[in-house]
Amino acid sequence: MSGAEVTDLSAGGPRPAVAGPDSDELRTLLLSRIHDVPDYPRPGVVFKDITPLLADPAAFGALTDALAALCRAYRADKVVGLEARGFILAAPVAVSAGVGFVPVRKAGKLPGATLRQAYDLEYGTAEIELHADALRPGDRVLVIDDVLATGGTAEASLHLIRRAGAEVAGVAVLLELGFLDGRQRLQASLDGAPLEALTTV
Ligand SMILES: O=P(O)(O)OC[C@H]1O[C@H](OP(=O)(O)OP(=O)(O)O)[C@H](O)[C@@H]1O
Ligand SMILES: Nc1ncnc2[nH]cnc12
Repeated sequence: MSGAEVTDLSAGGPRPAVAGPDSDELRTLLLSRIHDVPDYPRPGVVFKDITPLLADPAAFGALTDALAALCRAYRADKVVGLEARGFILAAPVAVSAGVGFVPVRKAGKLPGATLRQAYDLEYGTAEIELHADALRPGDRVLVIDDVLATGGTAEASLHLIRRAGAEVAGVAVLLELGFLDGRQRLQASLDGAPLEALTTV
């Protein structure tokens, strides 16, 4: 996609495409907009703050374009976003790729009948839920989140998607924390589906 132009409906004109999902230029741009916050939310954790990236329309637009390209490449017909930061990335991707957005939320937030799954975080434990009727057998689902850390959240979401009878088209994250081995933890649950990290540290 390098050198192409992408129609930017929000800013009143085309913007230059930064690059496709697998380019050094894109990686450099994205990493430059993710800031380290030491000892948050607990001593010893370096929190990866994506708010500077979200505040930069060129970087956020390039990220959305790259994730939407993956969505099309994997022939996904639904995008699942993982609360909360995953929502921010997945919603514009769903619109751009022309597919439905489905939220996976922390327990107790969805109003309808749900499927629930417990999981461990880098800094705690949690439960997530999916509306029981949000996905159908035959749906191909791309899971989108900001960070892959231990892989617990993504793994739980894959269980929910399969329990709903849908197919996992892939998992795409903005940033993989390689030292936490989330990719290895996810291998079995991916069951051959691709895991794409646009950047890795
Ligand atoms: O790979 P894991 O170890 O599961 O960690 C990754 C998850 O942790 C963060 O979410 P968090 O639950 O902190 O919440 P937020 O997005 O609501 O801030 C992040 O947005 C991922 O969803
Ligand atoms: N270090 C980290 N920074 C941002 N989000 C995270 N989710 C899990 N670990 C994280």
